Amino acid sequence: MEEVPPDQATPTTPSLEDAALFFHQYPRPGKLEIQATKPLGNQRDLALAYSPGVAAPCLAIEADPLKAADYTARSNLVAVVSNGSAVLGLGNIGPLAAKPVMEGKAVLFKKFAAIDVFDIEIDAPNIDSMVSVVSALEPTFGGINLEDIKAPECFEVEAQLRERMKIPVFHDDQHGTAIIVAAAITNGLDLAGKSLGEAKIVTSGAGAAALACLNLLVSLGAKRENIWITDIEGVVHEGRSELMDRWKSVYAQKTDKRTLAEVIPDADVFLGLSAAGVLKPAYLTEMAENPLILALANPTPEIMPDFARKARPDAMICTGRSDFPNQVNNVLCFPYIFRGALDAGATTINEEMKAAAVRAIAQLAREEPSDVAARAYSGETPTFGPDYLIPSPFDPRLILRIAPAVAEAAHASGVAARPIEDMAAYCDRLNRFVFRSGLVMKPVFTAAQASQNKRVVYADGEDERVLRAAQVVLEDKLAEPILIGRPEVIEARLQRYGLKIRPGVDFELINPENDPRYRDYVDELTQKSGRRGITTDVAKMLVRTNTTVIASIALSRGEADAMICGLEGRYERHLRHVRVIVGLRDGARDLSALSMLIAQRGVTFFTDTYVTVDPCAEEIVEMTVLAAQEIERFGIEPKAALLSHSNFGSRDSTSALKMREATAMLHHIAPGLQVDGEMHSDSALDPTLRQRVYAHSTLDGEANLLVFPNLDSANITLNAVKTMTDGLHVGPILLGTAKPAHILTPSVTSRGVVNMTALAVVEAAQRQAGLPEALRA
Ligand SMILES: NC(=O)C1=CN([C@@H]2O[C@H](COP(=O)(O)OP(=O)(O)OC[C@H]3O[C@@H](n4cnc5c(N)ncnc54)[C@H](OP(=O)(O)O)[C@@H]3O)[C@@H](O)[C@H]2O)C=CC1
Ligand SMILES: CC(=O)C(=O)O
Ligand SMILES: [Mg+2]
Repeated sequence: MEEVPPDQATPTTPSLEDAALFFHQYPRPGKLEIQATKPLGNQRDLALAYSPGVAAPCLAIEADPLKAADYTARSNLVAVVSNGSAVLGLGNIGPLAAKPVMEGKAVLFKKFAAIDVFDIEIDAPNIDSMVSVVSALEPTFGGINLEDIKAPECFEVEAQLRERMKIPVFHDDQHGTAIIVAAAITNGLDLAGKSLGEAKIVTSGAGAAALACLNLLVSLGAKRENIWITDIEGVVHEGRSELMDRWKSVYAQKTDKRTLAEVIPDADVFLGLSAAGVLKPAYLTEMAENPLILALANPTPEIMPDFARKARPDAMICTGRSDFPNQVNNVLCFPYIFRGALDAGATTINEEMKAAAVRAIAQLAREEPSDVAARAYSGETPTFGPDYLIPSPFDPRLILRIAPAVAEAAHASGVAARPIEDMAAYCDRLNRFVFRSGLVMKPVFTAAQASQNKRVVYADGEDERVLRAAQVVLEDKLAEPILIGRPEVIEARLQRYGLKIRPGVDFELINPENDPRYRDYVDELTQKSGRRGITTDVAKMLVRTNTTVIASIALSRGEADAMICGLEGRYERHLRHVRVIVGLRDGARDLSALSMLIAQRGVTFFTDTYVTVDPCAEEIVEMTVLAAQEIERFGIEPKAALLSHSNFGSRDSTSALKMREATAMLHHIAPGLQVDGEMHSDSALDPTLRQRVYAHSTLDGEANLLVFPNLDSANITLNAVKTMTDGLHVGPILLGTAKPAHILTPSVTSRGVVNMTALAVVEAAQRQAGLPEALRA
C-alpha cells in the first residue's frame, strides 16, 4: 500500500541523504513493482492465464525449451544478483543492505533498456553457496548480472557460473566497468596524442573492477610492464605475500617501490577503483602531461574533481558520479549490452561482444550531435573534448549504437541463438523505445544548465514548494531565482524547512511591501493596462498585493527572463494579468496551454488544457503549431492528431467540421508537420486501428500531440488519464506569450515547479538566441 508522506514539507533538512531516504520511502517503499502484461478482466482471461489454459505453454516448452522465449517473460528478464560483499565503495555491508543498490540497477535496466529485472540479494557468503544458488536460477532468467561481489571470490564465482549456465552471466563491476573505462581511456589518450601501448597506467584498487579493466586494456594493447597496481597494502610487487591472489599476481612488478606516491610519477593514467580520498593532490603534480584521471570510487571518488583540477589544470578528469562531467559509470554499458545479448538470444557475453561495446561507446562520443540531440540541447550539445570523453548516461543514442553492435557481434561470434534478421527493423524498434522511455526532461535540464544563469521570477515566493524548488534550482544551477515575497516570511519558512539558501546571498528578493521599483512598476502597469479599466489607484493596490502582477512586470521590464506563477488562486485570474502585462508573441492570435503527461506507456502532449473554452478553427491551428514547436524542444518529433467524436468524416457536427477545417489549414500552412484529423482518440494512439478505419492517413505511427476541440474535452481527458495512469503532469506550458510565462496550478508539486523552471529557462535561452519562433498560424 502507498503511504502518504507525513506532510509535503518533509524532509525537514535538505541534505542529499535525507532527500534520498525520503525518495526511497514515499509514496511507497522501494523503487519498483511488478506489473501484469495481460488483462485478467474476466473468467476467460483467467482460464487462459492460469489453469487450465496455462498447461498449453507449459507442454510446448517441455517439448521445445526455446519456446520459453515465446510464451514467458524469460527472454527479457535478468537477475541482478548480489551477496552484498563489496557494495559500491561501502564495503561488505551484506545482502539486505545492498538491496537499494540492486533495486537501483533494476530500474536503470528498465528505464534505459526496457529490460525487466528481479533483484536477488542472497545470503551466500562463499563461492560454493553463490554458485549453487545462482546456477539454480537458470530456468527463470534470460541473463544474470552479478553485482557488488568482492574480489577475488567474484572471479571464481563468475568463471564457474559461465561454465555451468547457458545464459549470459556478466559481472557488471568487472566487465561493465571495464568496457566504459576502456572507451574513456581510448578517447582520453587519443586527445592527449598518446598510445595505449606506451601509456603508463597506475591503479588504486586491485579488486573486481580494477583487475577487469586492466585485463581488457591489455587485450586492447596496453603493456603489462607499464601497469602498476596498488591496493590497501600498497604496490603489488613480486614477492609480496599479504592480500595476494592469482589474479592480482599477474600484474606484480619487480620493484622496491611500495606506495602509490612512489609509483605515480610520469603516469599517463590514474585509474581509481578503490575508496574515497586515496589520491592526494600532491601526487598529481608528478604525473605526465595531460594526465587522465579516472577517480571512479562510488559514492565518493579517490579525489574530488575540483582538487584534481587545481593541482593539474591540464588533466582530463572522470568520476563515477552524475554531478560532474565525464561520468564513467557502468550504467553506460550494462543496460545496452544486455539489450543486445537478450535480443540476439546470446548464450554468453563474450570478448567480441565486449569489444563491440567499447568501440560503440568510444565512437559515439566523437559523433557529430544528431539534429534531434542538437534541438533537445538547445544548440549546446557537448562535443568531443577533455570534458566530454564519453557520452552522458542520458544520451538516447547509447541504446541505438551499443545494442545492435553487441547483437551483431554475438551473431558473428556464433553465440546468438536468435540472430537478428532485420537489423533496420530492430534499430527502428529501439528508436521507438527511446522516445517512449519517459526520459524526456533530461535534455531540457541539460540545456537549462547550459543556458547561463537565466533569471526566473516566482510570483509565489513564500510558498513552500517554490522555496524547495529554488533550493534545487540553485543546487543544480538551472537558473537564478528571484522570489517575490515578504523577507521575514521567507526567512522564517526557509528556517522551518531547514533550507540553506538565503535571500540577498543566493537569490534576489522582491518585497511587495517595500521595493524601490514600486513607482516604476505602477507606471508600467498603468501604461500596459491603459483603457482596460485599471486606474492609478487600482494599479498601486495591485503592485502592492498581487504577486502575479509584480512578476509579469518584472518579466516585461527585462528584470527576469521567465516567470512562474499560479500556485494559488484561479488560473483565469493569473491569465488575465499575464495576457495584459506580458502580452502576446508577435503574430499570435491568443494564448493556449500545452500539458505533457509522462506515463508508463510514454509521453503524450495535450492541448489546449487550460485557456480557450471553445477555440475556432484558426485558434486550433495556432495552438497546434505552437505546441509542435514546443515539443521539438524536447528533441521529439511532433505527431499531431486533431481529435473529435467524428472519425475521418464519420459525423458532420459543428465541432467535427471545425477540426476537419483546422486539419486542412494545417496541411496547407505547415506541410512539414505530421498532422491528421479529425479522428477518435484511439485512432490517434493506435496506428493499426487507424489504418483499418482510414488507410490514407497522413500521420505515421502513434500521435504524441492530442489536439482537442474544446477546453472541456482537453482538461477532462488530461486529468482522467493522469489519474488513471499515475502519470506525471508537466505543465501547463503557456504558449503564445511575448516572453516565457507559465501559470501552474494549485496541485503542482515542488518537483513540478523545478520541471517548469527548466522548461522556461530553455525557452528563454532559445528566444534570446533568436532560434526560430513557431510558424505563424
Ligand atoms: N564508476 C563505476 O562504474 C564503478 C565504480 N566502482 C567502484 O570501485 C570501487 C571498488 O569496487 P570493486 O572492485 O567492485 O570492489 P572490490 O572490493 O572487489 O575491490 C576494492 C579494491 O579497492 C582496494 N581498496 C580499498 N580501500 C582502499 C584504500 N583505502 N586504498 C587503496 N586501495 C583500497 C581493495 O584493496 P584490498 O583488496 O587490498 O582490500 C580492493 O583492491 C568501489 O568504490 C566501487 O564503487 C566499481 C564498479 C564500477
Ligand atoms: C557503479 C557500480 O556498479 C559500483 O560503484 O559498484
Ligand atoms: Mg557495482
